[in-house]
Amino acid sequence: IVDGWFREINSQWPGQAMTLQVKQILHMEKSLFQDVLVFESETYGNVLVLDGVIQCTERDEFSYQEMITHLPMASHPNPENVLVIGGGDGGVIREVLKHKSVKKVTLCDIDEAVIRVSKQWLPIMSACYKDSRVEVHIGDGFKFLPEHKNEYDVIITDSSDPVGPAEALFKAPYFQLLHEALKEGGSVSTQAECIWMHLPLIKELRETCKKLFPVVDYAITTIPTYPAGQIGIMVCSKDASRNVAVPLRAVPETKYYNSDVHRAAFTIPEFARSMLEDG
Ligand SMILES: NCCCN[C@H]1CC[C@H](N)CC1
Repeated sequence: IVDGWFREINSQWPGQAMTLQVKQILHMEKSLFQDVLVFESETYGNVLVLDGVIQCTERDEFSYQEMITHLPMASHPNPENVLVIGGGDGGVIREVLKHKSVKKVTLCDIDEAVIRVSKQWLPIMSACYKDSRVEVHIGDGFKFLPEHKNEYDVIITDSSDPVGPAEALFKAPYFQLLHEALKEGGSVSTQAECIWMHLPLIKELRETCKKLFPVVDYAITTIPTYPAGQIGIMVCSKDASRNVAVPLRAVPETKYYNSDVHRAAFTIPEFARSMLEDG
C-alpha cells in the first residue's frame, strides 16, 4: 500500500494494475497457505486480498458469486446436494441457498483463515454460514472429493488464480475427481479466468473439460475489481442433453443475474470464440 492506495501488481497481468484507495487496514496475517489482507476501501467497501490478489470486494462481489452459482444451478432440473470447493468468503453458499431445491451445501476450503476472516470482516458474504443447511469442511478438495463419489448434483469451484494454493484446481486430475463426485446429470462450474489475460489457459481448461464432460461452455461476467474488469466461468455437465445456457427457473433476490443475463453470458467476443472453439 503506497500513499494510501492498494495496487494489485502481479506477473499474471504484466504492465497493468488495479488500484483501490485504502481507508484503513482491518486485518493482516500469514496463514498456513497465503498472505491474508482485509482493508476498508474508500469506494468498494471491505476488500479481501490473498497473496496480493483481490479476491472480492463488498461492492461488486455479487456479480461473480451470483454468476458462478446460478449458471450451473438454474440450468439443473433439481439441485439438492451442492458442494463448493474454495469460496471461503461465503458469497457462493449465500447464492446456493437461494434455490429452494437445495437440501445441503457443503463448503470445502483449504484455508480456515479465509473463513475466519470473512466471518469477521465480510458479513454480507459470510452471514449464511449460520444456515442449518450449510456444512463446512476445512481441507484440500483433492482429498475431500475421492471420499464423496457420486454424491453431488452441482459442484462449484470458487478458486483463486492458478498460482499458489489453487494451482492444481486448473488441471485434468482435478476435473476427473469432480466428474466422479457428481451424481447422474450433475453439473460443475469453475472460476475460469479472463479472456484478456489468460486466453491460452482458458483454451487448455476447455480442452481438459471436453475430454471428460459431454457439455462444456464458457461464460463471462463483468466485475470492476478483477483484472480487465471481467472474469469467465466454465460450466460443464455430465448430462449430454443439458443446455447450461438455458435457465429452467427464475432465481430470487439477485442483483446481477437474471434469465436474460444467463443466456447472454455465453455469447463471447469473436477473438475469444474463434480461439476457444476453432483452435
Ligand atoms: N469468492 C472469491 C473468488 C475469487 N476468484 C478469483 C480471485 C482472483 C482473481 N484474479 C480471479 C477470480
